[in-house]
Order: sequence, then structure tokens, then C-alpha cells
Amino acid sequence: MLNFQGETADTVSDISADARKRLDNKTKPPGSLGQIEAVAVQLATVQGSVVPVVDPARIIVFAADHGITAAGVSAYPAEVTAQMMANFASGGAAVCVLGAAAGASLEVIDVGVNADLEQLTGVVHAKVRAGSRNLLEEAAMTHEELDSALQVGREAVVRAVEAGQKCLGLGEMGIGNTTSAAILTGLMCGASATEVTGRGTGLNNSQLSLKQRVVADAMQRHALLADDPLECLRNAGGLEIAALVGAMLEAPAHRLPVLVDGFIVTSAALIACRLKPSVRDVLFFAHQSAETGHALALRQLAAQPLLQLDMRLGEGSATALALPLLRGAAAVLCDMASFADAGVSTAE
Ligand SMILES: O=C(O)c1ccc[n+]([C@@H]2O[C@H](COP(=O)([O-])O)[C@@H](O)[C@H]2O)c1
Ligand SMILES: Cc1cc2nc[nH]c2cc1C
Repeated sequence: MLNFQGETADTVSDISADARKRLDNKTKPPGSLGQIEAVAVQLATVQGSVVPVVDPARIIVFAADHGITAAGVSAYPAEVTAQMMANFASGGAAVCVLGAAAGASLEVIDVGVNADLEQLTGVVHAKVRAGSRNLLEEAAMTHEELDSALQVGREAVVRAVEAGQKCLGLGEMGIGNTTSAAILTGLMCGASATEVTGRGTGLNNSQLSLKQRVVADAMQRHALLADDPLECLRNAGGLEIAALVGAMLEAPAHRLPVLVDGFIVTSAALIACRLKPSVRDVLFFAHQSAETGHALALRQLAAQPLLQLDMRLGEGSATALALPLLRGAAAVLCDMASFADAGVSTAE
């Protein structure tokens, strides 16, 4: 079986085994760094090197609006997506300050915000359409729009690689997008609307019931498509979710580790991994969001989230917080002394 850039599965498992051996020779009882050791082995395997590199790192935020907001599925008005774009551009959003604190650069991409943002500097203008269509009435995207949005994601990864980035965090912004993410998660995991529908930005009980009905209706409408991840994405996704899928599909060819943020980015991961299983190898899951359905999606992907902080913001905020853990894992492989180096006795 060929993996990554034409390597055989044997080469990949050699690197994993070498990284594992290198960790076991470090001055610590085997396995004592817990999940950080698994992260270190995965980083080494993704990059094909037992001395992996995480910096420079970039967080990419894909933003778009959603026609489904007309159904009253969000606690916030749709205009907040555009308003937050200005906040990202001026450095005031959570991901701006958390990204800066983590030493990551930030790229914010308009894939489909329903406002003219051309005057906004510091944003990549790649609008495919001013918001996706109302998925209860018609497909959220045409085939052409889906292809364009996937391409926006692929190009963002190529741009990052050309700029020398060694690790990516993926985030999103889009009022209404937890509804799309819930439908995609339900279809990809074979779960019910109640299992995958949460309060998003903060719905009350009656609003949540309405959102559950919307998700159930959409899942019923699209049930026949469950075996066709791209059609699920086109019918029930959003432009930013499609761009996230495109970015994930591109990353393995560049051996680029990717930190996945919350529920919405994970719904893109469910689609991308179904389309191309090798995507799973490059994904690291920053946290378990408080949003209903995220734990289920993570389980489906056999993913162990790095953090559990009851966050449910999106934007890539958790990828900023998890980045130092990847850095730590790389530092253990690169810089820690072995028993032989340090003259420390091994176990009896
Ligand atoms: O990442 C998450 O797990 C997450 C959970 C709930 C909400 N969000 C963010 O909130 C917005 C979507 O929420 P909603 O209620 O409008 O569907 C969108 O901008 C997301 O970034 C994000
Ligand atoms: C204010 C606000 C900020 C966000 N960031 C990501 N999703 C968001 C949703 C809201 C409502």
C-alpha cells in the first residue's frame, strides 16, 4: 500500500518504530509522558522524521454564511459572521489573541460571507458565493460552488507550505454552521438528530427543539446520500466546511500535521477521512468541544482529543491552545537526553 508521497506502509511503520524506540531510550520510564508520546510518534510519522518540527505554525480560519439561518437555528443574527470578520482583521477575536499567545500566525479567509468585505485588509478574499443556500429547500451548493470552495481550502494549504509553515491549525466562523455540522455528523456516524444537535452559540430549550426538527428533516431528506460524502457536503454543508475538507485533503501530500478545532471542523474531518483515509494520519484533535455530538464524532474517528476545557467557540481557538502540546512532543523527541547520553541507569 502506498502512503504519503509514494512511501510504502513499511517505510511509514519503520519511522513509527524508530520514533517509539527513540522515546523509550529517553530518560523516563517507558510511556510516562502518556498521550504526548503518541503525539510525538504521530508527528514523526507524518513528517517522516524522528526529529519533527512544528514551527512556524499557522492557524487558518475559513468563514462563510448559511442560508439555513432563515429557519431560526442560531441564537445570533447572521450579520455576526461579517462583523466578526472585521474583529479578526483588527486582531480582537479570541483566535487572534490566543494564536498570538501561542506564537502562531493567522490567516482569515472569506469563502462565503454574505457581505462585501473587499475593503477589509488582512483577510484573504476568496468568496465563492455570498452564503450557502437554505439546505431545507435546495442543495446548499451547486457542484461548481463545491469544487471552488474545496479549491480555496487546497490553495490555503499550498500557500502555507510555500511560506514554510510546518503545522496548521484549522478553524471556522459561520453563524448557523453547527446545523450543517450536525447533519453531516449524523449522516457520517449513523446517529440520530438528537444525538448530534446541540445549542451552538446558546439556544434555549424551545429553539433547540426547533433545531433538532430541522436537523432531523434534513437528515431524512439526505439519508440516501450517506454513502456519498461529497454529495452530503454539497447538499447539507457550508462553503467554509467545504474549504476545510479541501484543506484536509491537501495536507497529507505535504506531510503537514493539522490540528482540528471543534465540532464544525471535525464534521469536515469526517467527510475528508471518508473521501481519503490517509487524511486521518495527519490529524490531531485539539479538544473535545462542549457541543453535543462532538464526542460521538471524535469516537467515530478514533480520535483522542488533547484538551477538554468545555470550550465551544470555534475560530480555531482550541488549536492555539493545543499547539504548545505538539511543540512539547516534538521537543521530547528532538532534545531530551537518552539514558546513555545522561548516564542514567535503566530499569532492572
Ligand atoms: O467549535 C465548536 O465546537 C463550536 C460549537 C458551537 C459554536 N461554534 C461557533 O458558533 C458559530 C455557530 O453556532 P450556531 O449556533 O450559529 O450554529 C460558528 O461561528 C462556530 O464557530 C463552534
Ligand atoms: C460573537 C461570536 C463569536 C464567534 N466566533 C466563532 N463563532 C462565533 C459566534 C459568535 C456569536
